[in-house]
Amino acid sequence: MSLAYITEKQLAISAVRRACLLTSSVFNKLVKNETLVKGDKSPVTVADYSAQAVISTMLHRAYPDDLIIGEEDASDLRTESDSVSSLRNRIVELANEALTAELGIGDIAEWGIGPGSEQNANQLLDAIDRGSYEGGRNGRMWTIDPIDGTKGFLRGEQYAVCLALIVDAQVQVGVLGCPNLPWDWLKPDGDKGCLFVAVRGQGAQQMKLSGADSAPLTMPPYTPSTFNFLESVEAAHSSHSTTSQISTIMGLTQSPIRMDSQAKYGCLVRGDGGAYVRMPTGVGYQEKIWDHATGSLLVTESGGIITDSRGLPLDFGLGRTLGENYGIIATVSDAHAELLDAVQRVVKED
Ligand SMILES: Nc1ncnc2c1ncn2[C@@H]1O[C@H](COP(=O)(O)OS(=O)(=O)O)[C@@H](OP(=O)(O)O)[C@H]1O
Ligand SMILES: [Mg+2]
Ligand SMILES: [Mg+2]
Ligand SMILES: [Mg+2]
Repeated sequence: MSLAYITEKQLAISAVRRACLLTSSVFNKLVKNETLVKGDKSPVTVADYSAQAVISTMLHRAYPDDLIIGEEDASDLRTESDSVSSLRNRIVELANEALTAELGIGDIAEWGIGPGSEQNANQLLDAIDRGSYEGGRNGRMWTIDPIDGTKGFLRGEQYAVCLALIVDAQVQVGVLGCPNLPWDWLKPDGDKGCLFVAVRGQGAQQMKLSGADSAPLTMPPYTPSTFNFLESVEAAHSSHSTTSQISTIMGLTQSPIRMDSQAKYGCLVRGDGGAYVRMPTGVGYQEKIWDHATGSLLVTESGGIITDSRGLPLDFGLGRTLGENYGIIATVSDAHAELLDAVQRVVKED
């Protein structure tokens, strides 16, 4: 067994597990004034902020020189007003609850966790803001999406806690925690809570969020009669009409599965859906690296290919976004060429 990135993998699993406990505990208690609307009109909750604070605190304790790209920043939490100060107090309370929880299997106290690891408000806001790195082609950087699919989280549907280590623009380690995802997609009322883990060159696996059970993941081969797409719930994030045209060209008969967040990548690599297709809804939106870093490694480590909608490889060395990469096409290797061809035909017609 390769030992490359063994500590980073364990740290990432541990950090994502703690963040998932936090987000699931918040959901039942979330009140309306614990959600803000960001400049781009998207929602952010106390759970997003505190989960980023927890993950960033652990990363910094373990690897103080590593840089971090996190989705959230604490600027809205640093102003002085009664509502902001109660929001801040709640974030401090939630983050400390997660940081100080008893050590579990694989946890190491030096990562700033376990009883006695409380952080004060300034330390936690600074931890959130440590995610402000602008990115680039060289060196080590982590990327955090503390809650991917915040809209799904608020609806009580799918969301994911996402963490990846990128070294010299290549994703090396990726962990995805999906607290609301059924262990078996066909048994929606069965056990929930899945963790997907990949290390470059070492494959991908699925574990239970609650324990150590793990199964290696290999995508099933392309079977046109059962092939279906995974796509966003939000039509503003991915064009449903474009995927429907692509589906028609490929002669597919199965309806798409719509789900928020990188949980789509988890469902893809374990074979619940045949392809993740994300088609731009207009011009101008640049995909963020934290929305695809973990998922892209899960795909390539379980027998798939991931490109943008023009067939170009995703470039994680350009900064906080994927730059001129537009859309996402991820599927098992033997289906990618046919899918990409169908995508090209639809794009040309439009
Ligand atoms: N216009 C546009 N186009 C494409 N993508 C966008 C757009 N606006 C936002 N986002 C990003 O979408 C992230 C959630 O994506 P999903 O499509 O997987 O989930 S969802 O179905 O939309 O909830 C979401 O991630 P979170 O903010 O972490 O939830 C955003 O980063
Ligand atoms: Mg967001
Ligand atoms: Mg996201
Ligand atoms: Mg997010």
